[in-house]
Amino acid sequence: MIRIEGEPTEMLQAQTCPITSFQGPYRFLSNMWPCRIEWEGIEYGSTEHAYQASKTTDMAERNRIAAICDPMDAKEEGRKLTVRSDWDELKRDVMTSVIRLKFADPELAGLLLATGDRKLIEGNDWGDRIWGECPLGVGTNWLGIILMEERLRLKEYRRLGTE
Ligand SMILES: Nc1c(N[C@@H]2O[C@H](COP(=O)(O)O)[C@@H](O)[C@H]2O)[nH]c(=O)[nH]c1=O
Repeated sequence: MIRIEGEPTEMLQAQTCPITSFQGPYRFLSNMWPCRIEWEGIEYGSTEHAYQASKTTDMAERNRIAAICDPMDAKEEGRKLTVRSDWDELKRDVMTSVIRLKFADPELAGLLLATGDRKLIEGNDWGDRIWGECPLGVGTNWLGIILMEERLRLKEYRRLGTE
């Protein structure tokens, strides 16, 4: 069972204000959250691992990233890779795919759905204005958008399943 820090799961649902930081009870929204996913034939320990490994087409390098324990270390190693030339066009689709694999886990899907209609923003202090906003209001927040799209997809999927 997934234990989330601080706030009981049902409390996720009770609030309506935006979630502006993927920390504490919302850490499961972060790409740093440990989860087993299989992506393009390799098993990874987080979406961060899979995303970073996808920057290269070299399968030996991808396996090396997959063998790293900590998602933060995978991010650091990923940033040293020779990045494939088409990465900029691909990266958002890669993120969308790995996020979908992550939330195929029913428990994680339940947590994401429990955030209701709250706006999801990866507010951060590490300067990421692509995947999040830094400071709040500045950035494209692609990760938050992808998570909200996935939430909508799951909601629709569950609605159709219960009709
Ligand atoms: N979540 C999170 C981070 N952010 C993650 O880093 C990734 C972007 O990597 P890149 O495309 O190489 O800039 C993306 O998954 C974003 O969510 N960074 C952190 O230092 N701490 C964190 O808790």
